[in-house]
Amino acid sequence: MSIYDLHITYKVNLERKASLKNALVKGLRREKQNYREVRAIRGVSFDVPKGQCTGIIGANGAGKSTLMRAVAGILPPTSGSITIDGKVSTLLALGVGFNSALTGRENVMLGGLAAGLTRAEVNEKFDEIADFSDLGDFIDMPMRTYSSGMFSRLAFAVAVHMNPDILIIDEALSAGDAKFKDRANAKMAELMDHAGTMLLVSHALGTIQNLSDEVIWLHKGRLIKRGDPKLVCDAYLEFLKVGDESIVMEDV
Ligand SMILES: Nc1ncnc2c1ncn2[C@@H]1O[C@H](COP(=O)(O)OP(=O)(O)OP(=O)(O)O)[C@@H](O)[C@H]1O
Repeated sequence: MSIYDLHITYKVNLERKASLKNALVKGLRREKQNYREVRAIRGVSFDVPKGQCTGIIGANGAGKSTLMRAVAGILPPTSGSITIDGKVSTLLALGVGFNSALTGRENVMLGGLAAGLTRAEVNEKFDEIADFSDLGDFIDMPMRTYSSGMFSRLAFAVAVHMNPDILIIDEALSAGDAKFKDRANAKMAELMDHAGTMLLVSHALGTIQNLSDEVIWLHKGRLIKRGDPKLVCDAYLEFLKVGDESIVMEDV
């Protein structure tokens, strides 16, 4: 997977009422629309070699989720490119795809079909997914009755059973309890053994250091540092203590 000079800018409409009528009236009066631009990703480039896990860290608003959404294909780049070989599976997309009025069982089918599997393939994997999520009878209950931890357990179970070429895992994972986290970590290690490529976003630096081959630190949309997990996490921790002025941009 390769990301080159990626820029993502959100356009936020600051009108109190963003209606078509307002827009037309403004257009007729030749007034400017009241937009604010948020440059969430600013010229980020990096490669993730096949079979490697790259961890993404950074303070709130650094651009981590935006980057993940772009890799998952949910958000188009404003400029630059994202090149991906194969199938991407993501908790983000699955979480979005789930319909909380439907049961867990029905959502497994929905998620599987959305990930490109056939009905027969999902049926074949169903028992394994249900076992992994460990929801018991809840699997036949509407998902609106799930706790957020149960929701993310099912989303994770579906995502990791799709045999993705690239797996994106974000903070959602931390919603599971300790027992589930152990199982999730073991599953991720197994996936990596099968040469899967992974992007892992987390504020839990311990998890990031354990699983990642390389870590990327983002700050205000820019790539600050990239490399050995321990070195990058240490630099980030130092920055959290000292503040903004300690950042020296790296030429990468
Ligand atoms: N839908 C949106 N519309 C406008 N601005 C957005 C939108 N989503 C995110 N942003 C802005 O983009 C920037 C990056 O946000 P993003 O959610 O990617 O950060 P993050 O690193 O995932 O943060 P956190 O650790 O808090 O989850 C922030 O300034 C945020 O306010």
